[in-house]
Amino acid sequence: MDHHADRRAVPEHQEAVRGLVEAGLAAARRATTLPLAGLLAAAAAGVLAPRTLVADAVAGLDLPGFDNSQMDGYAVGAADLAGATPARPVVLPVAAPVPAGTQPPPLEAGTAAPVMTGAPVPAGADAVVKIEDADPPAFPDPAARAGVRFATPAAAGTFVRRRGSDVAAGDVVVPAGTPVGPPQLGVLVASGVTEVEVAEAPHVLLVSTGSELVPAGETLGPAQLHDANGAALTAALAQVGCRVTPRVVADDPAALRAVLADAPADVALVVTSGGVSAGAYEVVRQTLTDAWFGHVAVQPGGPQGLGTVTLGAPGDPPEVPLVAFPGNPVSALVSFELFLRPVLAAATGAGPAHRPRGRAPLATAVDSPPHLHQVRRGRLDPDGRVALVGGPGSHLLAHLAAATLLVHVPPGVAHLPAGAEVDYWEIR
Ligand SMILES: Nc1nc2c(c(=O)[nH]1)N[C@H]1C(S)=C(S)[C@@H](COP(=O)(O)OP(=O)(O)OC[C@H]3O[C@@H](n4cnc5c(N)ncnc54)[C@H](O)[C@@H]3O)O[C@H]1N2
Ligand code: MOO
Repeated sequence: MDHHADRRAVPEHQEAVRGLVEAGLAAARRATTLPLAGLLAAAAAGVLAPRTLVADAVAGLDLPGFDNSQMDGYAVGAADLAGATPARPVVLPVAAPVPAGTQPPPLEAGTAAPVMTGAPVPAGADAVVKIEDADPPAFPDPAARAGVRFATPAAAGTFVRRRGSDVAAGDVVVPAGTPVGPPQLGVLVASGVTEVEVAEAPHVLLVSTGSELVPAGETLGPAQLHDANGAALTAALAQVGCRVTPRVVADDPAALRAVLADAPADVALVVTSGGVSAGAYEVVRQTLTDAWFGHVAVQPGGPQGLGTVTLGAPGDPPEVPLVAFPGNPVSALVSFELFLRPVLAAATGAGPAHRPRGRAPLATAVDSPPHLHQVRRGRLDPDGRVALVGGPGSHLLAHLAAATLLVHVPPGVAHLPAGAEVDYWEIR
């Protein structure tokens, strides 16, 4: 296609996809209550699906749950050490030690109780002197009737972690809108929360189109190939917190219509690959006559489609957004990175909307079609330069699998010499 002026700029298509998909996901969003035990089991199984709270989680317990020591040392009454100086140290008899996990009796005034980090500070004590600052600087045998010397005063509160100083029972411990990651899961458990309200993972109907396609693992006939896009896009969608129903359809509008009509009722988004360019059997374009199909000024990922479809029986509301990617596997995945991943990551809370980005000099020169934004695959050299992995061809999936960067050559650039700086996105 040589009508360069007809191509949509990348940011324009990004905005169009964002607007449509954000609204569609918001309309389909459903909350569900999850037992924390379920989230924990999922995390233990290695599948902590990204989840964002839709309601505040309220602490059932104070955290810390009791005043406890921040150091291994002596629990004392600060008043007892008020006059301590190196010349006239205060000597206190040593009381019974307090290991973590035991509830000590109140501290007798004028004594010092050995207390371990995290163990309760006995009632009557209001400061902890760390063992290194006591004389002797080691705990005595509990059987010995020992004394301990303190050469300096301790302010009340020193090394005491107060009950409720992290969060108090009844406080919001993790507010709505927060993605549940490691610290959130930890504090939910610690503060006695047993269930949380989360948004259900958006359900995506992922349709790989092509009469040449054979599902993963099945035997290939002549001129057939395995459904790589179904596999790659399923993983890409799962990484941003979506549930996926994958389907493969032949280049036959009736077959595509049947898959749309049979879609699970809670599908919030349809993603297709293939069947959008200029061939004679472009099933997505031929079926979705109301959608926008055109070219975006990017390579790979030029031919794109965007619209809404009715799932279920004709006329059934509501319509859901449909994003149509080109069939070449690198084109499909690069399209996902450019247009869909940011919207989905932000909507599900699966992580930052944008991949980590950087800028570094090229290891070798690169040519680029000046009317297009070109996205190449690359890696960082040990010396910090960007080395390209493979050529620009959008069938080179193994090269994408070997790459760690998407390397951006902006529109308007026909050639960059070695050493020229390029922007990159880290894709793993
Ligand atoms: N005359 C023109 N031809 C093409 C143009 C054009 O502008 N004019 N654009 C080219 C570009 S760029 C791309 S990208 C592709 C996009 O084509 P489609 O989206 O229609 O995709 P298909 O033709 O169905 O497939 C393209 C290619 O990818 C393979 N494929 C498709 N699906 C899968 C899958 N699920 N797993 C693995 N491989 C898949 C398919 O076998 C083809 O090789 O069009 C160019 N042509
Ligand atoms: O725009 Mo296509 O996606 O180059 O291969």
